Amino acid sequence: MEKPVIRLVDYALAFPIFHGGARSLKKSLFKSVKQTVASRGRVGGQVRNVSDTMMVQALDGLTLEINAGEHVGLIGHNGAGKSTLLRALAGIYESPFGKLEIRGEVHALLDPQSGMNIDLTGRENIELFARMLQFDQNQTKELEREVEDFADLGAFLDLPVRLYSSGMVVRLGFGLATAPRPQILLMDEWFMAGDQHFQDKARARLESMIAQADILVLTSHSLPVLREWSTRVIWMEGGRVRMDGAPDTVLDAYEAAS
Ligand SMILES: Nc1ncnc2c1ncn2[C@@H]1O[C@H](COP(=O)(O)OP(=O)(O)OP(=O)(O)O)[C@@H](O)[C@H]1O
Repeated sequence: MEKPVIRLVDYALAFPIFHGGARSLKKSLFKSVKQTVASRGRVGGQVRNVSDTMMVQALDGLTLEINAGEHVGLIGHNGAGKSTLLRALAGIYESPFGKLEIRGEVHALLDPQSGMNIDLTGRENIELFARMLQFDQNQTKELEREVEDFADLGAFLDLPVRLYSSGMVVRLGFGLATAPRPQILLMDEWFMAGDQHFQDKARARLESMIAQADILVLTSHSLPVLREWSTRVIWMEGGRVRMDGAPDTVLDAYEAAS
């Protein structure tokens, strides 16, 4: 089997935020964003006016390669482009600018509710998820047992998800999202949500998932989390790579600059 790899060459991605019209609002927004960028120098992507359309340059000229065996942590201030990069790697966003090549099966842990139908019960959602993964009857039963035990929702497992608290949705979503065993695992920091008891259980489940993935890309604002889980850290700023290297080197520099 071919080894998985992620390759970006001069990759760029911009979001349009305003079209012509609503000029005064546009001007005041542009002014305030420009001031934020100018004064703090590191929050958010660059804001540009392209043919009367305001654009936020979320990713800009990214060139990097991630190979099998690497656990890459993404760090950076708010709006640096970490989540956008994860979403681009997950295939949620596409851009015609630059090149993005991914070899290997990808699974993204981005949103605890993704793929969930809130009108169905937790158990029905498990069955739906199993069908999506093309599980047979035995695998489906096994998944049901596993998620039931992990999510610990009691009688709520047989009630519609729309009645769940946000923490309960995270438990179910986490149980489901961590069922596949992909080669490339993309993970946003929401996985650390939940109470302490849940975090301990979640950690054990994540560890087994990560152990089987060839590549991990993880975003977090927590330096201890990144030090522990990464073999390489990429510090992003304004949609670009500011520093890329060994976790201690990059995180020490990031901390010193913060
Ligand atoms: N859907 C969108 N529409 C418009 N602009 C967006 C959208 N998503 C992100 N952006 C902008 O792109 C830039 C990068 O955002 P992104 O969410 O990738 O940053 P981040 O590093 O993940 O930030 P945080 O740490 O705050 O989650 C920001 O300036 C943000 O305002």
